[in-house]
Amino acid sequence: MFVLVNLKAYPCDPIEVAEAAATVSDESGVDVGVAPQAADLSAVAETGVETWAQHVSPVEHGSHTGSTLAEAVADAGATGTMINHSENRLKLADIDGSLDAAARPGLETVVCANNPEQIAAAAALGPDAVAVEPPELIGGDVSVATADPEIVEDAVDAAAAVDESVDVYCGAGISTGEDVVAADELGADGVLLASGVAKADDPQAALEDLVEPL
Ligand SMILES: O=C[C@H](O)COP(=O)(O)O
Repeated sequence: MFVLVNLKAYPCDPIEVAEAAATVSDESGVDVGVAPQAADLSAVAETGVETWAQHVSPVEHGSHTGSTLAEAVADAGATGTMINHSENRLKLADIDGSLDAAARPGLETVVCANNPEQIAAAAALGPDAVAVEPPELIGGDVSVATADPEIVEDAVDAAAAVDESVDVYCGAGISTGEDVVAADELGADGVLLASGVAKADDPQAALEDLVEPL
């Protein structure tokens, strides 16, 4: 299972979380990635943790003020990027363009989607992974694997029907090791989570709890 911690724009210390994630990953053997704000990518990558961008724009070098250039996040130390997060939705053509952009510097990709139908469409664009996240459960206390297990199973089936090589993650409300195990048992290859770690008083303890049963 891959555990990807999205720091969103939460007022946490990205270095504290990154150092904790690197330690927990080293000690547990579980792959743990951290996706900080773009401005924090270099500092987070310097901790040695697997570092992901929260977004890359569907652009090349040029006159694109305010964009997040894939080459720039890779130069900053990111090895992967999320695309089309529920809080940063893109048009289909722009998801495709962002995937093309991510491919230039060799970033891994996960395309987020609301439901199995969107998962199938996202998988058809050829990302490394897709992530199903029901928007209404994001930031809540109940894990998607508990509140809506069928959506995870259906997303796994939908992606496999299009391309079996595309991994499937799930996210929303995941905050405990039990949640991660439940996601695993539903067929997910990884989990995408945020508030359970970014808002925790002790991020390292939260991460240790997440990977403990794996
Ligand atoms: O990117 C992470 C997801 O939106 C899940 O967020 P959450 O763990 O706070 O529910």
